[in-house]
Amino acid sequence: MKAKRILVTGGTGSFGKKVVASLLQEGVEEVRILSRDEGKQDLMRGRMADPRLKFHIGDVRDRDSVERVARGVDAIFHAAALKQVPSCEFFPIEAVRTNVLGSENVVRAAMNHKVKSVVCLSTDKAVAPVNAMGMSKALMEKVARAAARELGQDADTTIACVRYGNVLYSRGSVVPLFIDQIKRGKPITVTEPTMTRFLMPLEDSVALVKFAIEHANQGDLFVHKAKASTIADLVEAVKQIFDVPDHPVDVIGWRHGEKLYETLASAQELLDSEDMGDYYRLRLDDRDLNYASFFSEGDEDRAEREEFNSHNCDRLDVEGTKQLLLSLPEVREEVEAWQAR
Ligand SMILES: O=c1ccn([C@@H]2O[C@H](COP(=O)(O)OP(=O)(O)O[C@H]3O[C@H](CO)[C@H](O)[C@H](O)[C@H]3O)[C@@H](O)[C@H]2O)c(=O)[nH]1
Repeated sequence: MKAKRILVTGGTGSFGKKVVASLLQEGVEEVRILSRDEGKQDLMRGRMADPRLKFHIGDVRDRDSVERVARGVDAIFHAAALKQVPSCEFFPIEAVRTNVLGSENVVRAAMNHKVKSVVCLSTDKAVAPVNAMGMSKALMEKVARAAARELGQDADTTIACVRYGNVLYSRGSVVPLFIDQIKRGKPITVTEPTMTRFLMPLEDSVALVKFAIEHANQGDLFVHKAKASTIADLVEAVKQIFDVPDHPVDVIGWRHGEKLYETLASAQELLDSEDMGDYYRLRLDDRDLNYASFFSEGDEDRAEREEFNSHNCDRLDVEGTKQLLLSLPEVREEVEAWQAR
C-alpha cells in the first residue's frame, strides 16, 4: 500500500476509521474520505490529526461529488452504505439510491479515472436476501460485477467485492446490547436461541479488504472463512465473562427480515471458487449474454456443492466465543469497569 493515494467512501464509519488508521500507519501518501457528515469528519480530523488525511464532503448518490474525489487515486475502498436492516426495510428506495446507484457512481468514476483497484464492501445478508438491505447489497454486487465483466481482465481498473458477516461489537449490534442489559439489570433479550451468526472482529474485515486489493482478478468476490456461534452460546459467553450466571434471559422471538442462519457463499458460487486458506475467492461468471445456458452449457455439478453458511461452518462453542469476545479491547474494558463497580 506504500506511496499510494486511497479513497475510502463512508470513511468516518467504524470500518472506515479502522482501515484509515491502518493505511496511515502503513505509510500511504494520501487517504481521501468521502462522506456526508461534517461533524463526524471534524471529530476524526481532530482525533487523527494527520496531514495526509483529506476530507471531502459529498454523497455517493451524487455522481459529481464522486467524480471529483476519485480523480488521481490509486485505489478505492467503497464502504459508504445504508446498512441497518430496519431502516432499509421501511425506506427501501433510499437503500437503492445509496447502495445500488451510489455504488454504480463509484464504479463508473473509478473506470473514468483509471483507478487501479476498487473493492466494494458487501455482507452475508446479500446472499439469498430476505430484507431490503441485503437485496440492495446483492444488487450492488451485481452492478460492480457487471462493470467488471464489461472491463475484462486486461483493463486499467480491477473491480472486486468482499462479503463479511456480523462485525462484533459494532454500533447497535447485539453484543453491546447484551452488555448494556446486564449493566442495567434488565433481562437479556434473545430472539431465537438456535439462530447462528458469523462473528467477525473489525480487524478481520480490514484484513479481508486488504487481501482483496492484493489478490483480486477482475470481478472476484472474496469471503473470509469466518467462525459462527448460536445466539444461545453468545449469551452464555457474555454471562460467563461478566460472571452473572443467574441473569434472566427473555426469549422475544424473531425480528422483521431475519434469517435463522446467514450464508457467506452460495453453492453455485463455490462451484467456481478458489480455496485460499482463510479466504475463498469466488470468481466472476464472465460468460456473455449469448451463452447457451439452457442447452449445452449449464452447471451439471451444481447440486453437488454445499453452501458455506453460519450453521455448517466451523462453529465456536461457549469457550471459543468467550475467547473471541475477550480478544476485543472494548469488551475487556467493559469487563474491567464491571468488576471495579
Ligand atoms: O435483542 C436482540 C437483538 C438481536 N438478537 C440476535 O442477535 C443476532 C445478531 O443481531 P444484530 O442486531 O447484532 O445483527 P443482525 O444480524 O440483525 O444484523 C446487524 O448487522 C448488520 C450488518 O452486518 C446490519 O447493520 C443490521 O442492521 C444489524 O441489525 C441475530 O441473530 C438477532 O436475532 C438477539 O438475540 N436479541
